[in-house]
Amino acid sequence: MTIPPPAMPEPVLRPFDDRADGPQRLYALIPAAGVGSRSGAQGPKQYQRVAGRRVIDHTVAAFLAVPAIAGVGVVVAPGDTQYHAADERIRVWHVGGETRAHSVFNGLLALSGAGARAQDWVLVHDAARCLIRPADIERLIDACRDEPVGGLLALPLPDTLKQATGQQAPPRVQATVERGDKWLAQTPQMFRWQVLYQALAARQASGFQGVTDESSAVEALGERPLLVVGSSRNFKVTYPEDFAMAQALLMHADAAQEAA
Ligand SMILES: Nc1ccn([C@@H]2O[C@H](COP(=O)(O)OP(=O)(O)OP(=O)(O)O)[C@@H](O)[C@H]2O)c(=O)n1
Ligand SMILES: C[C@](O)(CO)[C@H](O)COP(=O)(O)O
Repeated sequence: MTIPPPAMPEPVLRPFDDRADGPQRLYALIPAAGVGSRSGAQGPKQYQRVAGRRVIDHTVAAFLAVPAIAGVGVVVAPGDTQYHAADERIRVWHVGGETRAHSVFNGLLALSGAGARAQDWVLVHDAARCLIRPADIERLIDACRDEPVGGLLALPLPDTLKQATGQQAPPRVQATVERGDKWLAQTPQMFRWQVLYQALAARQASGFQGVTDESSAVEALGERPLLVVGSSRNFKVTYPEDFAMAQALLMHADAAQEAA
């Protein structure tokens, strides 16, 4: 299924607040304009119900629970009628693009229209990572606040890493790769608005080729984002079996909270 070309952000966007000059703010930007082709679900995976709520509602709730976050911008596909802001701090922008990077770029423009400034922080987080916890978000914020450009949650590789000989089937091992310096990138990825805008704008002409996360675009500017240890539970719901895993973990967390 192809996504229609993105509508540009409306010229006048409802601002998050009527801020005067002040300290840098933190905003969450949630790309939620994908179709979930690998998920096997009927319709986009962010709208599937897991543990009593939709995937995206779990995700947004985690950011709303972080007091330092001034607002949450959600990027959905043009024409998507399934997501509505349920909180004063949420803005919904129908500016999703053909790729995740394109959706994030359009969301950055919308965020600027809603009042974000060059030095403000933007925490980009996949709608599909619905197991993110407020404590993980706060750990990233604490680690990155004094960084020049920002950083991301990531996990040191837990398994032995193999390189395949090529694309042929069945796949065969070419080599075992040293894994001591390899990390799996997660989200949120936290960068200053201006840095991320520059990084993505530089890749716009090539259709954001090879930009699979925010960090990769920032790295191409010559920057070295900070790696902050994330959590294995912060996985991205991608394949059919991931819904059951997410359901089990979220139900377990609810039960543990009730028992406390
Ligand atoms: N054009 C796109 C593609 C993806 N996303 C969002 O980016 C996140 C991570 O992308 P991914 O897991 O690849 O989601 P989908 O593109 O929906 O899944 P698939 O690749 O299986 O189709 C998701 O929250 C998705 O909604 C987006 O905003 N715009
Ligand atoms: C951004 C990301 O979640 C980092 O791991 C990931 O790259 C997005 O997944 P996609 O399948 O490439 O859209």
